[in-house]
Amino acid sequence: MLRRLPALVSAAVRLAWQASRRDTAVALGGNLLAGVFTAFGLLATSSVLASLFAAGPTPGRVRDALPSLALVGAAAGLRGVLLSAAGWAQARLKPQVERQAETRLFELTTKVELTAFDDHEFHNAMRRARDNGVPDTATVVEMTITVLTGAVGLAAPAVALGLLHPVLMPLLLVTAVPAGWAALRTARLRYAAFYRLSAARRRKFMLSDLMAERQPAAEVRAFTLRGFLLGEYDRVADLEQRVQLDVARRQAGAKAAGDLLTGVATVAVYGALGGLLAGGVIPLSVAGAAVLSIKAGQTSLAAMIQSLNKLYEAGLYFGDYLNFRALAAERTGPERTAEPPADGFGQLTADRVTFTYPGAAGPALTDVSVRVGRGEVIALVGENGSGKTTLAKLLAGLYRPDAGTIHWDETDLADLDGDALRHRVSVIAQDHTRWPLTVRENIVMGRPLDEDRLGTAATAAGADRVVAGLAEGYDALLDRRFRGGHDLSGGQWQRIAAARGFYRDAALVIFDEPTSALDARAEHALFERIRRHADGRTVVLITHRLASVRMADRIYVLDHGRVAEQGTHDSLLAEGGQYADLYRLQASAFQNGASPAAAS
Ligand SMILES: Nc1ncnc2c1ncn2[C@@H]1O[C@H](COP(=O)(O)OP(=O)(O)OP(=O)(O)O)[C@@H](O)[C@H]1O
Repeated sequence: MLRRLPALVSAAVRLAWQASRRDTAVALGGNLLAGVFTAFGLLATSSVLASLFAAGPTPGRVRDALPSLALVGAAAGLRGVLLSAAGWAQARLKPQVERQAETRLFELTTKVELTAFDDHEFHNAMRRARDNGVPDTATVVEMTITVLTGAVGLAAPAVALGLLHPVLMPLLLVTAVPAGWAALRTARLRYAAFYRLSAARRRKFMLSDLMAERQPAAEVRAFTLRGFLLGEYDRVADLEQRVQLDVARRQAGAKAAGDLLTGVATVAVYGALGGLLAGGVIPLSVAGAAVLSIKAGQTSLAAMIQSLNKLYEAGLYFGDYLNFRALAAERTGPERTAEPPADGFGQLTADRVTFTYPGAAGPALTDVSVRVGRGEVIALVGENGSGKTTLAKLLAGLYRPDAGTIHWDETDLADLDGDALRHRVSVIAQDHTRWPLTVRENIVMGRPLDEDRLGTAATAAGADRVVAGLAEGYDALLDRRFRGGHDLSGGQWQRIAAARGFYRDAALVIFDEPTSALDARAEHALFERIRRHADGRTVVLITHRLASVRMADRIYVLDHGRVAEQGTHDSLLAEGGQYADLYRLQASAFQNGASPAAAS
């Protein structure tokens, strides 16, 4: 840690410098200068003492001490002014540094490849960086300044003592060793516990969310989960408490040992001083000055050790923050610069694509080849877990294949700038996010606002009927946790999500189960719209409703991550394979049930 400390300190100061040059300079410069004035005041005090202890009549000695006394006063005044200015700058710096650190963190978390979020180590590292690394960045800066100030404050008495007698200076430093050791050990123990508990803490946060958040509240009651959740929470909290109590015990031991040894060292210092005085090596005035210097030195040392301790501990957390930044930077992948063609693509081709999720036992996709022509509607069907969503995410450039290639015409997706590509693709995910924003923001999703386009997209998805039912219309906030917020039904949310897909000016639109929550009329309308090729856009449609994929230009049937069958509805039926089986199964359900027409 000591080896890393200089690098950590310079990284933190650089961050502070980027956050605000002026405040960093004032905080650093002001504190350092104040330290110089502390030292100066101390030397002036020694000089006052020397004058007072000198031989001669008392009024004369007091008069002689007056100039030094004036210097002591001036030094104290200037020190006060400097410390106030530095304190103000430091207080201003704190929120700016935290903001800078946090912004850097979120710039990375929103840029890393999607697979990073499937990695538990990444989550642990992110949590540590977010919860402690960010706030402790400002502490590292603050403590760096305090340690530097303390070092200057310590130098003066140390030098003064050295001048009085060479043996006194090392003795002063000896008194610092036990306290320093105890402080560092205490910090280390606290950090080790924090590190050990970071996975358990994440679980505790997750459980507290499940018990205290609105979304799972209904199911917690419906499934009578209260006892189970409280039990799980107790188990994790027990572990946390055990570790914390153990840490408290060991910290108390370290502190007691440190205090005891400090007492022994102090007795040794004063003993040595007494010996020097008794042996006639130093006069009483020098001994008096030495006592003052030792006192001042110990005060500075104690403050410096405190700050070093905090710097050390904050440095450990800040180290986590820097490590996370490095980890996240590694996971952003190489910089890609090629732009996708402005007018979309003629053909999108996946060629023998294989993909395995990080840590998964086997591949989710193996040797998958599909092709999508401009303006076509392609359907991906297959049983649960057969790889449809994974393939869609690969086509959208959200994941990158482990083997095989995906091309937009001649351009390999791997060479394309990720964001530029994603601007050209619209994904309506199966597990779409219910953004706690207004209806308008939920549909526009950060794109430039175009009211006409918004209206058209909402109508196409049937979201206009949802908007009509809300008093604030497009301005209605879709989150009940806030005043005036609304919630929607599952199907209404799905309409908003579909409108989001239509609003985006994308060459490729991927609908992953877009109608699973829609009523029959809305479902029919949406598929009709998709059938009309979504206004010339290319569509990849994932659905289990086989009656709705009959109109697709080509259907790919996935099975255990491989393309088992492909063709048009008619050719697949004629083949009599898995598609034909599934289709007949669904059709017979209709024939035996409500709507014979739907099966025809
Ligand atoms: N993030 C993930 N990490 C690890 N494995 C995953 C992840 N997401 C999906 N899988 C696995 O990959 C395989 C394919 O999943 P995928 O979601 O692509 O299936 P799907 O065909 O879309 O299924 P469904 O019809 O249920 O939506 C499954 O075995 C699934 O368990």
